[in-house]
Amino acid sequence: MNLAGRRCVVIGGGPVAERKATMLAEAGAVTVVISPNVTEGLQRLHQEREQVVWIQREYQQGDLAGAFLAFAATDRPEVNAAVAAEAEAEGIPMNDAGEGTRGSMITPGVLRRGGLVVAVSTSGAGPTAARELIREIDEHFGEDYERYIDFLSSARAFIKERIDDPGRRKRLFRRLAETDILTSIREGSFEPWSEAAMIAWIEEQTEE
Ligand SMILES: C[C@@]1(CC(=O)O)C2=NC(=C\c3[nH]c(c(CCC(=O)O)c3CC(=O)O)Cc3[nH]c(c(CC(=O)O)c3CCC(=O)O)/C=C3\N/C(=C\2)[C@@H](CCC(=O)O)[C@]3(C)CC(=O)O)/[C@H]1CCC(=O)O
Ligand SMILES: NC(=O)c1ccc[n+]([C@@H]2O[C@H](COP(=O)([O-])OP(=O)(O)OC[C@H]3O[C@@H](n4cnc5c(N)ncnc54)[C@H](O)[C@@H]3O)[C@@H](O)[C@H]2O)c1
Repeated sequence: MNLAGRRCVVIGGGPVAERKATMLAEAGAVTVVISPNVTEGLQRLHQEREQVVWIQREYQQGDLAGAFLAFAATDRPEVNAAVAAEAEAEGIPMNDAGEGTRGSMITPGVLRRGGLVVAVSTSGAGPTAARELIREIDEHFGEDYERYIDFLSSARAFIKERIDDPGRRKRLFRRLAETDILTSIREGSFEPWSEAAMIAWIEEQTEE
């Protein structure tokens, strides 16, 4: 989801709200936190980032106006329920941190390795298990994978720029995915492809 410049509203200012707001701010969202008090982390985020706004008061009906996404993370179930009702009425996707199944979306555990994003959800059954699984996956996808994704990204951009024919593009993308670059990265023998190497590779695939 591209949240850059989108208004996202977080109701509540505790550690859970801080986690959601941090994730939103990192995604470039205009992040509005509404809560009478906030954690030190949230205060810092608000001071350091122009795009993070803190409105120091309790939630009021209408606070979700213009929101692209809404998050309720107060410690008061009746407040979270009121936020959920407003979101529902306004058609705004909403996350309820205190009662996962009430919201229309849940936040998964997330692992990022450059362009690689792995999300793990237990559908609300065990958030701690989701985090443990992320840790395990983290051990399997080291920096090698980040380099591989960077390679794929630049090779793909190159092909898109040079090849117009959709059928030929598709074949090249498939060949690219089949090419075992990861092993050479892992063995330390991988050299980033120059433009000439890329052109030669494309020609080789076309000849076969
Ligand atoms: C993955 C992660 C992502 C994130 O939050 O960004 C996430 N919870 C995380 C941590 C965490 N959650 C809880 C603790 C305390 C220890 C414990 O109880 O285990 C800790 C640990 C901590 O806080 O350090 C308790 C808890 N969580 C929920 C409830 C209410 C309920 O069950 O409905 C309660 C009981 C509250 C109570 O009873 O007081 C609900 C949700 N939590 C979800 C996600 C969604 C389901 C995800 C899934 O499994 O699919 C869902 C449904 C809604 C949502 O928030 O989206 C993040 C790990 C981030 C990381 O560190 O990497
Ligand atoms: N989803 C998750 O990952 C997760 C993890 C732990 C706990 N929880 C649940 O989320 C809730 C919040 O957790 P926390 O640790 O951040 O709680 P917390 O008690 O530290 O913070 C609650 C925040 O809500 C604010 N608040 C209270 N009433 C408000 C109102 N009317 N309007 C706006 N803000 C209001 C408070 O000022 C405070 O900043 C917990 O009660 C728990 O049920 C969820």
